[in-house]
Amino acid sequence: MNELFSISRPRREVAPGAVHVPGWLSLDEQRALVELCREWARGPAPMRHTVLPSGGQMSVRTVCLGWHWSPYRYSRTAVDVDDAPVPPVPDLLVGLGRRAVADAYEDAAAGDGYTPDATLINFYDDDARMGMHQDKDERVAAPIVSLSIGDACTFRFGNCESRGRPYTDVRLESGDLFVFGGPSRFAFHGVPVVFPGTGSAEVGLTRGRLNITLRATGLE
Ligand SMILES: O=C(O)CCC(=O)C(=O)O
Ligand SMILES: [Fe+2]
Repeated sequence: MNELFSISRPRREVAPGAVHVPGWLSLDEQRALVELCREWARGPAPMRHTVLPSGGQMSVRTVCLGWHWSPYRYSRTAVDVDDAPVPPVPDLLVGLGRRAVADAYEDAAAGDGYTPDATLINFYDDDARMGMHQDKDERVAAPIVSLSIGDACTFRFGNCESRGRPYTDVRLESGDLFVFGGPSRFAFHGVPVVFPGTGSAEVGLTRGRLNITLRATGLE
């Protein structure tokens, strides 16, 4: 935990089961994750703009581990990229996910019971956004763990009924953790804006925002 950040930006429950923990990743952890994401982005199954059923493409670029997500299902190979098998979720990320859930909910047992088997790594350049959506292609309701590195963004966290209000806009900065589960697991959420140039080159990213999302799919 980065003490400076935790003093100025306290842990906050944004909605029941939705917790923002500022400055959760150390600088060293952020640097190491940036390096790993660079490797994963190269492929097999390299990072790409996901094409939606409408024919449009997402502005974010994504690479997956464990299970490959394409609209709107999971597969073991990157069916809409090069059909390469998706690398497994490394133990390092499983461990981080467990620690994240334990810290966010201040509940060690909740952390122990968490085994993410899919990771989405999203890269946002200056103009990238993510529209309001639910993460609902999973068969279990285990929490979603989201880590942010690089440029800050507005993370819009809404309700489970619709894309619209009420929602809360949370500024996510480099190193921040956001976990949503329980009554908030199926809340609509999105990233309406990224703030270019707000990240620190110290993490190894000269520009853009990296988001690492861990999920448990319940698939076999
Ligand atoms: O970039 C983020 O913070 C959110 C990513 C997200 O919602 C997703 O990948 O489903
Ligand atoms: Fe999402």
